[in-house]
Amino acid sequence: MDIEVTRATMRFGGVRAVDDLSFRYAAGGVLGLIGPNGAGKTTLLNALSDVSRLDSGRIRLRGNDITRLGPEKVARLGVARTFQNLQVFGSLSVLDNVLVPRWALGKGADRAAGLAVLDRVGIAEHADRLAGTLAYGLQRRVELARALAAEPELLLLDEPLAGLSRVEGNRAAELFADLADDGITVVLVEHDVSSVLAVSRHVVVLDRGTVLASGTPDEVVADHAVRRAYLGEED
Ligand SMILES: Nc1ncnc2c1ncn2[C@@H]1O[C@H](COP(=O)(O)OP(=O)(O)OP(=O)(O)O)[C@@H](O)[C@H]1O
Repeated sequence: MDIEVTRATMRFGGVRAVDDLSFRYAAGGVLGLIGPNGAGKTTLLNALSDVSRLDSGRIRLRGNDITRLGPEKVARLGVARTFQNLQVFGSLSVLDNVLVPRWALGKGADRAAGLAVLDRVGIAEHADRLAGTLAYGLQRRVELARALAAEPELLLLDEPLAGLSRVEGNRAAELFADLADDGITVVLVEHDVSSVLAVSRHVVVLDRGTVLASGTPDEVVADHAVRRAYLGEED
């Protein structure tokens, strides 16, 4: 799904969390969003799923202006997300966690459809367990499966590797790349920069609500402003 952000600004009191930010991204692959704490990554992700609205500026997804659309209509356009703080329905079975969004969106909510989604993220064997009883890494996969259950064109992931072991993290990053190969556009907000660089087609580096750098992983790593401001290097 093509993304076009034009002069987006979002303020919280005196703080410009996103400040006159613009970029374009052509559909497909993984778009990595990195930047220091407070750079505005989560705020931008919220704006892309219209959980919170912009103060000014415009966001177009596949040519549709979503700036005033509201989260439900944005979801129907094919946008799904996961959250920085894990959000699974702990007292529902793993299977029901993925059937809820399918039911809500009027997609087939039968067991076979649910199991296919669980299988995609490697947790079909846990289908009938209560989600809240699974280990943290597996709950992360439930959350991802729930987002995938909506059959999104654009998948927004907010720090999906946080709290995972190195092995789990590598496996998850490979899965994101596979999902992108399947044709889903993936936006990956992540502090684990090496994983982002490994799987992204394009990386946008945010700093204080604006774009510090934007390019291929190689271009971003070589960028002086990034090395100075983000990686803490001297010239
Ligand atoms: N709901 C809010 N109320 C007040 N200020 C907020 C709110 N959400 C974000 N901010 C502020 O906006 C700025 C950007 O925050 P945001 O969470 O988007 O950054 P981030 O890049 O995702 O950071 P992190 O990597 O720490 O998650 C920060 O200064 C933050 O304190």
